[in-house]
Amino acid sequence: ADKWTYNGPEGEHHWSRHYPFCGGAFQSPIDIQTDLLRFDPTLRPIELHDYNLSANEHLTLGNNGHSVQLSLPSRMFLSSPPHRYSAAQLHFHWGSTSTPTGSEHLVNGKRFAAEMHIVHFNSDKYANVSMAVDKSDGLAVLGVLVEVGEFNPAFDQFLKFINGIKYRNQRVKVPGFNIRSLLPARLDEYYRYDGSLTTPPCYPSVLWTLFRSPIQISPKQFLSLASAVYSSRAQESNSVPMNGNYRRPQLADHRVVLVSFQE
Ligand SMILES: NS(=O)(=O)c1c(F)c(F)c(S(=O)(=O)CCO)c(N[C@H]2CCCc3ccccc32)c1F
Ligand SMILES: [Zn+2]
Repeated sequence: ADKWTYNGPEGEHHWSRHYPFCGGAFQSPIDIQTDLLRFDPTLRPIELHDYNLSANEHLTLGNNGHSVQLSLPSRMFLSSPPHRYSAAQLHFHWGSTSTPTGSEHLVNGKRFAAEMHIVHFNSDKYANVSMAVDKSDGLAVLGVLVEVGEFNPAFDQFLKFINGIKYRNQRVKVPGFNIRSLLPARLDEYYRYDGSLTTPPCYPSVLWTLFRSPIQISPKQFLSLASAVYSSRAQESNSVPMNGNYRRPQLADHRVVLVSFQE
């Protein structure tokens, strides 16, 4: 089983002992300094295909001990020329009820309440995400910053089932819904850089797309996400709440962050 946590003796400063890439180059997340960006006119709006899943389609909502994740069918894909990337799963990073700042990427040093990642793999070249995960051109992850504000009906499509996955390895089936509704309106405005998985094994295999606009969820929805789940198993005596499941920003070391907009 993966022996890593976000705090304590197996926390992020120790990851590189068992997972060498975590101490390597091209690590994510980063703090995006907007005065160091380079506008790239070739960065087209992100095109999403088959994101509108029917309610007859059943997705698996699971607690993997590190995050809350929702499985996605590989017929869902995004095209960001020249490649097509098929969906694999989406998951979240958040802080805690007492400190509601738990995004992974920062913008000018600002940490947001939470962050959603939709993990895709390069299906032009690889059969599945496990084959793609350690290849430099293997993954494309869409990142969405989350703020606390207005109620978000799309979030409730899975959040209402979260009490079924309170403990590690628990999973429930949820009806499909329009995954596009979880994303911000502007898919043409985003930051783009080459990075890595933000969890062990930290493979530098991710083409990161972080949308400029955050989405909003209500205080009640944030509370539910940040306080419903545990990283410990159901029968374990001392339960460990899952919170603060975000990696701190890594050195950008001369990586250029491209941007698709000019103000
Ligand atoms: N922030 S992140 O880098 O996007 C990111 C996470 F933070 C995260 F927790 C996960 S995990 O939930 O699988 C927990 C441990 O990897 C993933 N999984 C990816 C990469 C690992 C292998 C794999 C296999 C199938 C589907 C997804 C994934 C992840 F990519
Ligand atoms: Zn993630």
